[in-house]
Amino acid sequence: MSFVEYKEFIEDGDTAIVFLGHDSMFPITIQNGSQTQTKYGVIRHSTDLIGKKYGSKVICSKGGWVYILYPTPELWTLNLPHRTQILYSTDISLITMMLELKPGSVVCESGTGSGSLSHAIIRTVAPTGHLYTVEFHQQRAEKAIEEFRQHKVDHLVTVKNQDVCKHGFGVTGIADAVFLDIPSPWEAIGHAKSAMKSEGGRICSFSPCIEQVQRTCLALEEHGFTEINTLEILLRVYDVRTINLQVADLGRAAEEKSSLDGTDRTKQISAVQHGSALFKSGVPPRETVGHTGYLTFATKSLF
Ligand SMILES: C[S@@+](CC[C@H](N)C(=O)[O-])C[C@H]1O[C@@H](n2cnc3c(N)ncnc32)[C@H](O)[C@@H]1O
Repeated sequence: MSFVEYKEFIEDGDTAIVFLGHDSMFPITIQNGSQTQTKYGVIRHSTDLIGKKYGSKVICSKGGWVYILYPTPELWTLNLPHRTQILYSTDISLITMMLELKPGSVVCESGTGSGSLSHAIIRTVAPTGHLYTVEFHQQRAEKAIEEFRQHKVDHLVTVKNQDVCKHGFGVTGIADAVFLDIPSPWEAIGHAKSAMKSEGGRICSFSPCIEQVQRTCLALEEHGFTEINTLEILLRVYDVRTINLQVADLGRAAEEKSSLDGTDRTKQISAVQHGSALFKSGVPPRETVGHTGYLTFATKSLF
């Protein structure tokens, strides 16, 4: 099992996702002889999982069932053990697109945190690119190294345990893109610039507060970055509701011309007579609580 490839059958040592529902999933490590408890009963790895196809419906000991899913960076983001705040797929998708990441890209990141963004970057730059990720908290750096090894992506990533603001990314002139998710990104802009290729590249910094954004933009300008833009994703969900809407009274001539017949026409005439009708519609909630942070993007140009 590797986060950058797909295979059909579950094997000993794999990381897999136990899916009980969209709001209820958790990761497991498949181990011969081991078992996992769920609210639907026990799953025995040797008999219920190993050798079965990913995506299979597995019946637990109490008769309920779960799906066993192949792990993707998106599923990992929803299920990983949190050591820090993390980035979610809404922001990650914009970061990937605006940093112009693709297979073969070389990327520098700091901090690694819980590795949520790192897994997505690694999947995008594989099989020929590389991620250099810097984390100054020793246990977090060690845990990230262990997870990358377990997820069989360690050949695509180098983890450095150091302060990016003092010592940079440990590489010079090779990065196509740099991503910063640290409290004082403006202190790392100079190091980001020297890590990037001389012909240029893209940078992104994530900050929850506008004061951090202002300082980062000033530092980007001082270091000669161009196309400085700050974006914010506000995720807006829509609920499906049945709503009562006013119907325009277009007069008798419009009713008679209507192409509807039978029951539908009777319903339409009745709606017009009563001035309103019921419709199924997508309704946004009154408040949008989606603010995660600001994403500041900029370009290092050749000149
Ligand atoms: C919010 S977390 C990053 C989360 C990560 N983007 C993810 O998606 O999992 C910020 C991390 O940056 C690390 N950090 C903060 N300042 C740093 C610095 N100057 N050098 C290296 N790492 C730093 C912290 O220890 C923390 O683990």
